[in-house]
Amino acid sequence: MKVNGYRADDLARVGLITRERWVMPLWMSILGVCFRALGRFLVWLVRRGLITGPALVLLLAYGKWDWPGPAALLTGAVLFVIAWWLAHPASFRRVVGARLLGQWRLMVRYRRLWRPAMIGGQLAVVHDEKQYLPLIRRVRSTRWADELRVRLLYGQTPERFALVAENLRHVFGAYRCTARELKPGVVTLRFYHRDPLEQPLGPLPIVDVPDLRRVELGRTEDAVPFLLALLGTHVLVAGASGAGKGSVLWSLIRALAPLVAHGSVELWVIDPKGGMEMTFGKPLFARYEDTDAEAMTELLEEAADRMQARTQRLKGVTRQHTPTPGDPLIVVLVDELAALTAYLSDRKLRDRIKAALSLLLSQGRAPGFLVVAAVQDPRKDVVPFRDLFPTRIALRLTEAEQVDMVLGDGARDRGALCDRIPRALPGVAYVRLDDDPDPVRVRFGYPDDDAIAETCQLYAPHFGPRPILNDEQEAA
Ligand SMILES: Nc1ncnc2c1ncn2[C@@H]1O[C@H](COP(=O)(O)OP(=O)(O)OP(=O)(O)O)[C@@H](O)[C@H]1O
Repeated sequence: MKVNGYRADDLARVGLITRERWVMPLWMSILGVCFRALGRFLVWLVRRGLITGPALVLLLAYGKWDWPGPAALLTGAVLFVIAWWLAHPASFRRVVGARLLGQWRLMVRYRRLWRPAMIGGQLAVVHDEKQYLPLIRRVRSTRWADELRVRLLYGQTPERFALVAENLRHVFGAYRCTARELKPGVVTLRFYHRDPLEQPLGPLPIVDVPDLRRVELGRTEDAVPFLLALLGTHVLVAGASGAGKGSVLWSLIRALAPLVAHGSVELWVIDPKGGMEMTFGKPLFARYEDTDAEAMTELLEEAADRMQARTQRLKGVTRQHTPTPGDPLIVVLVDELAALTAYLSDRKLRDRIKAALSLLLSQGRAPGFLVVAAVQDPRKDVVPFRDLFPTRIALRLTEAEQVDMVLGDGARDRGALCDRIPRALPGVAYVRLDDDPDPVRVRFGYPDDDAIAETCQLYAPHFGPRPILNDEQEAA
């Protein structure tokens, strides 16, 4: 035998060091193969613990008590399952239903098409002539969607999956697919097969004692209530004409109505479009302006002054204001912000408005001043301080570029397709909350005129809009 042109016997002479080859005996190779197969079988058993665990228990019971053993166990288990289902259907669906349905969908849908889907999406890796596929670790399903937990191959990122989410949804026949990182090396793919947001919601029921950290405004794509935290934030609502901005604002006003009646929330409302939208709610509003630009400016400046006075009062006492009837959360609500920041012809008023809004947005969160603003056109020259809104809601938008303007960089790549929301689905939006980069798809409740009139009747403070006092007057 020759190595690099030398005879093997001469290698030591030319300075190459060789090792003696050790040949593994056949019995040891066979033992190794057996151990590996056994290990794989055990892993397979553990992964299917939902089936193999109970089967093992039944087998043990049979060994100990013969047939009566497993029969008694099965009867007990069936009774337990029925009782659980009847007593706590939600937890039953989450713990048992989602797993069983997930296993079923894995078998009939995902296993079959996983390889072609990964190859088509260029997510399969070939190394040393061997093909590797990202591994499905588990599947949980509801009647609306399937959630797949997938182990990434080395070198892959969740963004790679997000980029081909559109390809994947076509393979698996879903109307939408999202990919998000669960933890390093693991991505969650969600395939939505039925859309719970297709049907309009109508006005949501009003909670007697609303929690400002969890205000219900609509439903999410997973058919659960959409809850928004209103303490310590500002909310920007963007959408084309007819996209449903009004339904977001009215859902919010209705949800806050009991606190308005209680006095722990005050609504200061500006409708620069002449009052077509917000006039109906006047009895609920502590301050309201819709035509006079000077008066709208003064309202905003007054809010900024009160905010600064409250900041001085709370300085060193607390870091987050707690709303009470004497010291309410002040919600400054502006329908069509662009009318104040861009379309107003009087430049001086525009500058005063921008100054007051900048103050409220940059300093108002901690002392309990919340700005909620709606806008049709989210461009920076129209809404110069859009980055100061931690909570952004994007309804249907006219152009794809507007999505990232409203929801932040990369939001569209992460699945917020606001420009593709059909006109037939007003009130459908993508929401980005400050602590989560992944947008949530929701539909807001739609309070019609009757619901708004009823809200005013039930919750308007009896004393009418309160005079605005400065902090010293209020203390007195
Ligand atoms: N959440 C919703 N669910 C069902 N239908 C809705 C919803 N929101 C709005 N709509 C329907 O869409 C219509 C337009 O909605 P809305 O007036 O709120 O849009 P907008 O974005 O405020 O438009 P504009 O900027 O022109 O005022 C409503 O009259 C209503 O019929």
